[in-house]
Amino acid sequence: MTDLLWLWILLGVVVVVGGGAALLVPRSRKRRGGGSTIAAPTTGDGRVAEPGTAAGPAVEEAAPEAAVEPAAPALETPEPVAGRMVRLRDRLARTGSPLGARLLSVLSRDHLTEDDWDELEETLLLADIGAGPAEELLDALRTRVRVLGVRDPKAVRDLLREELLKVVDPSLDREVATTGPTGADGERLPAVVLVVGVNGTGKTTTVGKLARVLVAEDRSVVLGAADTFRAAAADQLQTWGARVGVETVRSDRDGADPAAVAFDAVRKGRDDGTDVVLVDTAGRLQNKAGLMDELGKITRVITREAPLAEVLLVLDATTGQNGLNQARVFGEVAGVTGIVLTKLDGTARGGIVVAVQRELGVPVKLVGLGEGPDDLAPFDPEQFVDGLLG
Ligand SMILES: Nc1nc2c(ncn2[C@@H]2O[C@H](COP(=O)(O)OP(=O)(O)OP(=O)(O)O)[C@@H](O)[C@H]2O)c(=O)[nH]1
Repeated sequence: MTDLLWLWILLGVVVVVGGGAALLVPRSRKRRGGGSTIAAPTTGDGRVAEPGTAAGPAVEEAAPEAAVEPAAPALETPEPVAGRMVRLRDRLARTGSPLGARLLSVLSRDHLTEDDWDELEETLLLADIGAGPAEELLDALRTRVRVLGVRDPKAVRDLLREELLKVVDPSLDREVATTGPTGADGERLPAVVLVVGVNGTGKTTTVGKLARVLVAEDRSVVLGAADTFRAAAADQLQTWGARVGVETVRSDRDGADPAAVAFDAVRKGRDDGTDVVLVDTAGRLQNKAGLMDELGKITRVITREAPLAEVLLVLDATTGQNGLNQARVFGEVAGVTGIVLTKLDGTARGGIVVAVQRELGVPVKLVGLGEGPDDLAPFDPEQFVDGLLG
């Protein structure tokens, strides 16, 4: 009898332990698969949604394993914008003797001969300042050096600084328009900034950096990846945006209609009450008619939603005369309102600032000072001239 009792007890233990194990195994497997609850949320069209956007479904239940999953990368805080231009002096110094310093060394000679004046002219032309502004600057310097008989190095420097500043023109309005107009029904529309330029000049990078400038100034931003010619350009732009929590409107189809993407971006900006919509374009310079068609269509389509606040032309400061030729074509085709001069850190030819402003009749508004994410600065004529003077 006792044996039978022990047998029943043993059987009971086996059933309880076995059943428990059978329940535990599937549960622990289910937990491992529960990674889906922490998978990156997607937008309606299957793209990865930005953190904190409405498109991202809320995580329903924090599974214990979620705690050991790698956390989403923290959003970056862009550097404050003020004072960025100061870096220019260091960067220019690295490219060799800045233009102003070379001019200064000639102007400081005891008796300026015609050869010295020729040398000054040659220096200005080599720095891409352009023939007209070079002549203007030299005429002013000749007169003032003769009349004032300036010899003391500090006075010569002040004189040169003043005259360089005049040709750079501090009176131009260099503010990038980032306040949208008010629509017919009183609705605040986003400021739409269209960014154009030849590939490789730093357009996509500039849009990314500009988004950071705006985020640093507490403005809300939407990016439009209307450079659909090169698929990687949209990825590049989306990465720039994601780093500072800015959404990118893009097409996942290669060669999609850039105007449609631009339109969607502006519509999203309008629907969301966004301050600024930045639209990157391909702007291939295969021929003027093709470029005109593409940019014309983008502009027409965008302005159905909101007027353009700015058309920024991105130019590579290291390309000299070639850059000016591009500027001319874009100026005719795109109604450029401001210039972004990139790679100013990589050239001793700072005179291009003056030449391109004269060529297009629009101001340089921003300058690229390096490859770092915050190496974009609002152009400040005084600091620029100080940078040239070394
Ligand atoms: N040194 C320096 N490099 C820069 C600057 N701005 C952009 N670049 C570099 O220039 C290269 C081209 O930049 P992108 O932004 O891809 O040029 P893009 O005009 O958009 O070219 P696509 O995307 O092909 O249309 C990249 O390696 C950038 O890091 C700058 O101010 N200084």
